[in-house]
Amino acid sequence: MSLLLEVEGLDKRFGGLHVTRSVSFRLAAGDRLALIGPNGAGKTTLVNQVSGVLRSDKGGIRLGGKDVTGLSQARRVRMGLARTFQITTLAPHLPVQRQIEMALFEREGLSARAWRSIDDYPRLQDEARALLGRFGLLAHAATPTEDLAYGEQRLIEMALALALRPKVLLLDEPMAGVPKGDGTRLLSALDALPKDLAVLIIEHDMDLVFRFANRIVVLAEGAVLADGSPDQIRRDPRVRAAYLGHPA
Ligand SMILES: Nc1ncnc2c1ncn2[C@@H]1O[C@H](COP(=O)(O)OP(=O)(O)OP(=O)(O)O)[C@@H](O)[C@H]1O
Repeated sequence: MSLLLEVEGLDKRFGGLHVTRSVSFRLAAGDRLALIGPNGAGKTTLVNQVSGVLRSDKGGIRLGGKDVTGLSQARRVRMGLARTFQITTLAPHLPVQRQIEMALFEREGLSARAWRSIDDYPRLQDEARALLGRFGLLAHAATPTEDLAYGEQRLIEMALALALRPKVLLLDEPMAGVPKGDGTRLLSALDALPKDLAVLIIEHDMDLVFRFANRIVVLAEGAVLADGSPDQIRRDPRVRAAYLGHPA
């Protein structure tokens, strides 16, 4: 499998606080990597560094073999790196389909032109509807986003990220705030992500992590404590002592 994301020795300090410490990992096409660790371990900071929200103090990031360390988040998106955020970032009043169409416009570099001309692009409207169909949201195409259940809004965020046709997808706690009963659709959506996409997920729900991931990186106090298959992680005494706290 070809390597899509190579993270080498990333470091970040906030003043005196050393938050990520020489973190390295790699993602190949089709990988499902879960990044786990206690609260404050540095997971979101790391994803912010990888996606370009935060500049790293040290280390390098390669995307599809190209050095993107100094590039903006927007450039990284255009090169195939998409992400979702821990907290929903959707426009509340916008109908669901328009929300997706805006992302498609952005991807196609059309956003500088008059927004109302979306009707001139039936191809993008069809693509938006296909994406909504994939996530079981077609019935809500005309619904204002804020009227949807929280779990459905998280699905829209995933659809938005996929609208960018990424090679690498970073998901920051997609289940956060979703009531237990509404989690099933999110799980199915995760299972149905394109097979060749490389996915990195931050998630506290260990059932989901061990079900979804083919590899797990454990972060503790900003450094990689372990990197291995779910079975290796489950059996790793350091992980059990430092994080899981009990035999998984
Ligand atoms: N912008 C910032 N300025 C100062 N300190 C920060 C900043 N962002 C994060 N931190 C600190 O860095 C540490 C790591 O935070 P981070 O959010 O990356 O951890 P996390 O593993 O994602 O935690 P959680 O699981 O609770 O989301 C914490 O001590 C946090 O308070």
